[in-house]
Amino acid sequence: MTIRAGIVGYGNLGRSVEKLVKLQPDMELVGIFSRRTGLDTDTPVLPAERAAEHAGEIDVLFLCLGSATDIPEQAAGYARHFTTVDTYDNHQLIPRHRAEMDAAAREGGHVAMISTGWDPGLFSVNRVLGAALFPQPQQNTFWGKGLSQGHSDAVRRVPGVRRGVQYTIPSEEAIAEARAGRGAEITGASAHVRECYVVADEADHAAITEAITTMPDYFAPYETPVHFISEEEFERDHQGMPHGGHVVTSGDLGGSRSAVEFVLELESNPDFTAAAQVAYGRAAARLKAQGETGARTVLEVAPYLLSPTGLDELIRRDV
Ligand SMILES: NC(=O)C1=CN([C@@H]2O[C@H](COP(=O)(O)OP(=O)(O)OC[C@H]3O[C@@H](n4cnc5c(N)ncnc54)[C@H](OP(=O)(O)O)[C@@H]3O)[C@@H](O)[C@H]2O)C=CC1
Ligand SMILES: N[C@@H](CCCC(=O)C(=O)O)C(=O)O
Repeated sequence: MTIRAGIVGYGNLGRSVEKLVKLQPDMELVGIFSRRTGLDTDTPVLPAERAAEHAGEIDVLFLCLGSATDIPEQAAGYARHFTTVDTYDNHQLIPRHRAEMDAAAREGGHVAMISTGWDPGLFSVNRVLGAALFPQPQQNTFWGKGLSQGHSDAVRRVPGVRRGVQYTIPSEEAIAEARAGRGAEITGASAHVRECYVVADEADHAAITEAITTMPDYFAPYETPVHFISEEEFERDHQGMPHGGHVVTSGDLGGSRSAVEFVLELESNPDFTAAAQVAYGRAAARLKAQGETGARTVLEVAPYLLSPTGLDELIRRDV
């Protein structure tokens, strides 16, 4: 089956999904829905407000919108008309997002694959897998050093911010402690700094700093230095988007100690996030074709559904 794909939102993630859908053996890209016109792409661009008119032409719709405000405002609307796959990354609010997407997808008879990508996404799977192996697991997650697209999107949504990025910087000491099984006291906020670079008018600097550093879910209670820089400095120094991280799990197994670590080193955060989103898009289209409906997290999807290779070949080759 050829999966007919659509994209909503043409930012960093949307551009990477476009590139990767075109490299899949079993997908074709129908179009990109955007709130803007005049995008620099050869793919047909269609107005986002008229997306529902194209519901019959698309098997899976990749929601490449920002998590800070776009997804909470718009995702359920798309799930009523399409099988969707998103990368929603506000961890605290994922249960609420799941409930809203489940209701919308069931109303329309579709599947909504939620919170794919790498964290949430592949890291979530590895946290559950790692912890399930130990009676008393010790587990820590570290990000970076790298550019968090979700936190950068949240910074850009603050009034007055013209351009903005956020780098997540982990404590190497904390990573070493976690690897040694001494991570019990380490929290996300104690083990990371969130460094922001912003372009804005000077008159807005104080209000922007206050809005960023007190933002729930994204920044409070992290140490969050906010640096104001010129447009030229931003262009010169903040164009790359590398990232990565570790999920470290260890514990005692009745007298012996074992450790499991899942590591990502990403030259491009959006390319890798798109790779995970596209693979889960394949799974979403297959589940929908099997007659399933409702929201699914990455924990609920069998790995073979992500692969373009058939199950018999995967069992012969990889099991
Ligand atoms: N789960 C995970 O592991 C990960 C999740 N993510 C998620 O991906 C989300 C999207 O990130 P990212 O693509 O970097 O965000 P962007 O800011 O690049 O894009 C977000 C939206 O903003 C609009 N937009 C993009 N560029 C412009 C522009 N120049 N002017 C006006 N509007 C613009 C686009 O919508 P439109 O075309 O309609 O204007 C786009 O969909 C993040 O919020 C994050 O939550 C990212 C990485 C990892
Ligand atoms: N959701 C993140 C990916 C995980 C990294 C992270 O959460 C962080 O850097 O804080 C992103 O948007 O880039």
